[in-house]
Amino acid sequence: MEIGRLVRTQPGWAPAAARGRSRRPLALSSSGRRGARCRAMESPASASVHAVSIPFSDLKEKDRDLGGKIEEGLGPSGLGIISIADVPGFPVLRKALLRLAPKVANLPEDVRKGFEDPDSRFSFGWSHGKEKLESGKLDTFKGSFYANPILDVPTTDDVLVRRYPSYCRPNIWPASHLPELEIAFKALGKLMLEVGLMLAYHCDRYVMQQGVGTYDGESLEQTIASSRCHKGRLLYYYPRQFSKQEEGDSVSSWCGWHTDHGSLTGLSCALFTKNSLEILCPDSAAGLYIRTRDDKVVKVTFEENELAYQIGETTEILSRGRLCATPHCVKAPSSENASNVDRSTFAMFMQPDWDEKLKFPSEIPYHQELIPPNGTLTFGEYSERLVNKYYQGMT
Ligand SMILES: O=C(O)CCC(=O)C(=O)O
Ligand SMILES: [Fe+2]
Repeated sequence: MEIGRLVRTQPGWAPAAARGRSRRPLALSSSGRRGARCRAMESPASASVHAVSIPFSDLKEKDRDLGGKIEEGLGPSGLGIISIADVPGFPVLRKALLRLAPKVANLPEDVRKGFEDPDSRFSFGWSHGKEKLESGKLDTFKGSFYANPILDVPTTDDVLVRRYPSYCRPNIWPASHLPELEIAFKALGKLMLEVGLMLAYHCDRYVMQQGVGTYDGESLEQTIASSRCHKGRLLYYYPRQFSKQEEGDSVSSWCGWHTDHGSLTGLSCALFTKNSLEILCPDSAAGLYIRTRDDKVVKVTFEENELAYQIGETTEILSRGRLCATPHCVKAPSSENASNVDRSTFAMFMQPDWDEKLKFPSEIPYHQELIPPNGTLTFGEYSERLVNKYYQGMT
């Protein structure tokens, strides 16, 4: 479970059981054009749009004005996703980790059970069948392995561990069954954080240019840099057998609609395999979809050498809407030859520290009722309120 996965179907970070709420499922639109800026390529079945891309060589230049690209990718009328191309070392680290996803998922059940952590609401180690789908059924379509790639033991303070178990409990690694997982997971997670920090620097510049003024609290870059709460999620989507599955043709058939909850999410391009062989996905309509600001559902693409980033709700709130969170979901392949096709990917949820004081503006688009009159909560308190809000809403 993770709190980024609380609000909609499964925003990236909330109790697994809390991931049952969904936004209204959206019809696939064939008119995904969002103006020339989004380079939309339409097909009768779906609109496919390439993420706005920034070369890594530009991103690392602090003096380079990337405001236009940030706006196009993450601003109020942007596509909602941005990719960073040609990050040194990324393709090798991506493959090294994604190739382990089927291996974790196919460990014997009793072994996988040993890596579960119910006390963190399955926010560390192995998690399968704990989240709810839009339909209300438990999600057995994918399994996840969660860990904090930066800190094995975020704190030794027992009070904190009990208060914020989904952030503060220690990592669990399958050291004797799959020792390479820890190394590959930490390497990719750290790289995604480093590149995420560079992107956050340029996002902060863009927000300041928009006249928000100096931040009341920490900037996005500082927020992420000082956090002990980051969470990596290695995802394995099991092959779908369409004849028996109602959700087979829905655009959210593999992962329901949601918005990530934290600050910034890094995503790798997914790896598909069929009978253990790496393949190009046989169904071009399968993959990551987003709902654009003008309510179109489009398939979004980025390349194997690109690292993609999406804004989380907390950043949307704190930037007063200058950077926007993006509803997204994943469609399973549904063509005849898609049987036995699985999908592995990695998400890195960067989120504020549990101790980070967030000053919420008086008008916010999400969870207004959780914010006290003085507008200030720590991220830990805010997350707790979100979880409670969800559980009180449950029957
Ligand atoms: O599988 C993907 O590409 C996206 C996963 C995702 O959105 C999430 O874990 O929050
Ligand atoms: Fe997500």
